[in-house]
Amino acid sequence: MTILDKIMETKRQEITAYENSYPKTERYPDKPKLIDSLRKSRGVISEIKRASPSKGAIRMEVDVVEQARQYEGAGAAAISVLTDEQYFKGSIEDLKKVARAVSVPVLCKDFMVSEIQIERAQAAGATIILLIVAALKDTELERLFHYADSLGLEILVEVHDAGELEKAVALGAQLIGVNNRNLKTFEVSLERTAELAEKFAFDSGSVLISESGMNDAADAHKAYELGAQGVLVGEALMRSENPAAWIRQATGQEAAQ
Ligand SMILES: O=C(O)c1ccccc1NCC(=O)[C@H](O)[C@H](O)COP(=O)(O)O
Repeated sequence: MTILDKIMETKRQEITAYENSYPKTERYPDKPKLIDSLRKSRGVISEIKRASPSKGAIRMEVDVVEQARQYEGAGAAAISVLTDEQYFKGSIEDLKKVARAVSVPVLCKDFMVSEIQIERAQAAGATIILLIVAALKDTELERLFHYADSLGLEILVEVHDAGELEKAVALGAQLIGVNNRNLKTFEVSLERTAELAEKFAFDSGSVLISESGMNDAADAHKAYELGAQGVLVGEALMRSENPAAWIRQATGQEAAQ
């Protein structure tokens, strides 16, 4: 059983507890669409990541509001918040705090298996949700994609290979993320972005986002040169003493060190 299988099994058990367990009334600051900003300029989707299955604890005691404000101040295109509790030590509370504090798009980074999770993410202030092609049956992927779309959410569709990319394109996904991390071995390589960028229809209006394994701004620049319009960065920003400078260097606002 892979780590992704284990995570998905946990999610399918967890969601039964969500029914009617979250308030739906809270208002959050309005947020623009990520697709619009990435079509105009390259950007960093900057992640709040306390821990991970591949690395264990990263920064458990982070002040998520302070971290998110640093990201936003440096020009992050969006903020990703890991909300999974068991494997990533995140929470829906983290998402709410961030969504209240910032005016950039906010991604609920979790492993979606049902409509109720999508509603819960939106109720907690997310404007973007993640759907992982490898984690869902085709029918589930289609159903959840169209449901999230009907709620006005943006959807980041994550792929790992050419077959999954075809599925994302067939769905009409505008935000397509290539995960550089092999979720079976945890090996990380920008080669995945390179491979799939060769097959990506850049004139389609969809944007390619390179996810995972960026160690420094130079890696982000490599991903942009391959055709990515966005990069999704977690651990490097969480471990950085100056995440704002990291983002400014990745977006060319500041010279890289
Ligand atoms: O990060 C992990 O170990 C992991 C393991 C299994 C499934 C997903 C995982 N990560 C989720 C992510 O997509 C990353 O947090 C995100 O792309 C940022 O990656 P990084 O910059 O390498 O922290």
